[in-house]
Amino acid sequence: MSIGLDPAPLRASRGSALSGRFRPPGDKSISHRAFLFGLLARGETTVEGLLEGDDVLRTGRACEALGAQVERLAPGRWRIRGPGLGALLPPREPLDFGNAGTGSRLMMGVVGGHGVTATFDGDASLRKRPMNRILDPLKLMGAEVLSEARGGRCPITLKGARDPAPILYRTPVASAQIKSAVLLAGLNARGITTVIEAEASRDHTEKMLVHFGAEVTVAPEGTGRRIDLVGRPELRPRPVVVPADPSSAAFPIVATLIVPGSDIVVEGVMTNPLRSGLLTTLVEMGADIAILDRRLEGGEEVADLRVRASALTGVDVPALRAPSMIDEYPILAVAAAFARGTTRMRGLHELRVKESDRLAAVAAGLAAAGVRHAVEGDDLVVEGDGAPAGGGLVATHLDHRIAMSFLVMGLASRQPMTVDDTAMIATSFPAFRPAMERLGATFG
Ligand SMILES: O=C(O)C1=C[C@@H](OP(=O)(O)O)[C@@H](O)[C@H](O)C1
Ligand SMILES: C=C(OP(=O)(O)O)C(=O)O
Repeated sequence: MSIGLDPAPLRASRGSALSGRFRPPGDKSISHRAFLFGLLARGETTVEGLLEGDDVLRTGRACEALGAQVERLAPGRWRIRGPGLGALLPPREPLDFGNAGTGSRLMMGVVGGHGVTATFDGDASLRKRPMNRILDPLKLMGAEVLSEARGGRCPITLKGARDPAPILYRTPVASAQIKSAVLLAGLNARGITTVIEAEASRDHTEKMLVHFGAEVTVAPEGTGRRIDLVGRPELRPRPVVVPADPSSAAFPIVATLIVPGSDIVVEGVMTNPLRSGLLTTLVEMGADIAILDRRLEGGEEVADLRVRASALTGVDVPALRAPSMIDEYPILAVAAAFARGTTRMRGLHELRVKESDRLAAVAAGLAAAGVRHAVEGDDLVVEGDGAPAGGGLVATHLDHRIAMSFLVMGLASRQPMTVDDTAMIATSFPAFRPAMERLGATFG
């Protein structure tokens, strides 16, 4: 799959109520990791329910460049034949991660812990994102940065450590990408690699390390966690089942809450507590969301969610909740615009270094829609009046979540909303438009 260079604008308008059942695509975080563990486990790993979005497919290609055989058997079903830990090949060409922070940063961890040299690059958005947060711990482990763009930006050529030093690392910000990069490099270290995080971030890497046979202990440490990984395990190929992505489910969920009369069921959504901050917040706002049929899928808790249109009220969202809903603030801001009263979202500094400066992009989108709001330090404050005017054009800055959030807003605002580009939606939720249209959304 490739994403066209021509921007593809789209308009969303108010229409009929949304109804029906819908299963979101596979979780993006777990899909990236499925390819990476398939590379690092020697033998044949199979994956069911993989997200076939551009970000993840690029991770698959990078795994091929490092020596894996990657094969699509059927939609969402993939097989990876990995060379295994310690047996990666040096890639012949630069690795192009497109728009993907997760793919590039986790793979830096893999390369950083192996004696191979690779160049990491991506699109204009990825080239702006800070990589020193990953390179700093990798340098402590013995990796060398041979070249980089100014300020630790891509393109970056990284020479991995043949015999990486196990380290104890305290992550400077709550970030599963930093934690995962250190652990993935630590896999090839002789000894114990420890990561301490002041606030717990998503734990998919830890869970998958255990699933593939590594020895990992996770213990509470203050308000956060300490993870100890014993290096040089025998990673064994294991089947991976990818549950539905709560970050993609967020769009139909909020659309249903704000379009009067709507009533849908979202199937198989992962309810891992480290990913569920948006659900907690929406329920606090008065959302009618019933959690049905809780069960386990691929080692993760999942459930069907019955969502009905609801009168929402503004709330105060604590900064401590941010890691569990870090990608959901743009769509929460849309819900807040339809709520009555003030919603204050605290501690959003990390939003400034995502695919776009999401704090600025959301504020500009709210302004375009005539919604009263303010950015106060790292907080976003939205003054909802229950019925945003809409009618604006939103600049998406190569950011899929900005595009999907403001299209959802247009389904209920008084005037339609237009986003300047939808191409990036293919990075995380390629079927967003047809899936939303099947539920009754009006685009075009
Ligand atoms: O580890 C992951 O899969 C992710 C971690 C988060 O980034 P940070 O680690 O920068 O918080 C998140 O924003 C991203 O979409 C996916
Ligand atoms: C931040 C995101 O992804 P990444 O960091 O992988 O680009 C996202 O999907 O919202």
